[in-house]
Amino acid sequence: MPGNFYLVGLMGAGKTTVGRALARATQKTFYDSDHEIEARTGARIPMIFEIEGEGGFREREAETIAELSKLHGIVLGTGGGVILNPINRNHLRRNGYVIYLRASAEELYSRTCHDKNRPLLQTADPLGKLKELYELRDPLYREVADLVIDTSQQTVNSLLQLLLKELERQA
Ligand SMILES: Nc1ncnc2c1ncn2[C@@H]1O[C@H](COP(=O)(O)OP(=O)(O)OP(=O)(O)O)[C@@H](O)[C@H]1O
Ligand SMILES: O=C(O)C1=C[C@@H](O)[C@@H](O)[C@H](O)C1
Ligand SMILES: [Mg+2]
Repeated sequence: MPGNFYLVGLMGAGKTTVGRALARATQKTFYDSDHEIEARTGARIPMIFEIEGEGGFREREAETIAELSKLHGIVLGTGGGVILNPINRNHLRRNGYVIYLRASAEELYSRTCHDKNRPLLQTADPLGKLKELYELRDPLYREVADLVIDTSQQTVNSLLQLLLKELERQA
């Protein structure tokens, strides 16, 4: 198993939250591609979308994934849309063990509806948008995943325990 764990999934899947906990438990360094983009640009993601559009954000995201995938011994929480780009998918598959955190659109909605920092969900029908994204992206997350974890009815801590058990079983 490679020395890196990469977490993928839709907005609200828990990539950042579970990723941080996994990094602590495995004594790896945690990175989050969204936070890295914000640190490099000095701007929050909604602002980047506003100024450069989604296309501009995706270019920055691809550069960031290319760089982060050169690192060793890390846990990487990725942005929800990284799998849209086939080059990103290759980087993830080649350089790490990829974990897909899956959840239904309804659960994702309940986890994200109070947060204004996800520009793609600032629409009149965010639940409908999550359903649409789920249909489009679920096959792509599965394409890159070494492990699919259903996060329904799981706390962050129970997910961490489940993950550690599974990683130990596969080691
Ligand atoms: N298994 C879970 N059960 C309940 N709440 C959760 C779970 N996982 C994450 N959360 C909560 O959902 C919210 C979103 O989680 P998080 O930011 O980690 O998602 P993400 O996958 O990183 O999303 P994004 O792609 O937008 O960065 C947070 O408030 C987090 O505490
Ligand atoms: O699912 C997506 O396309 C996104 C998810 C977030 O992590 C951010 O990368 C951004 O809000 C776009
Ligand atoms: Mg995140």
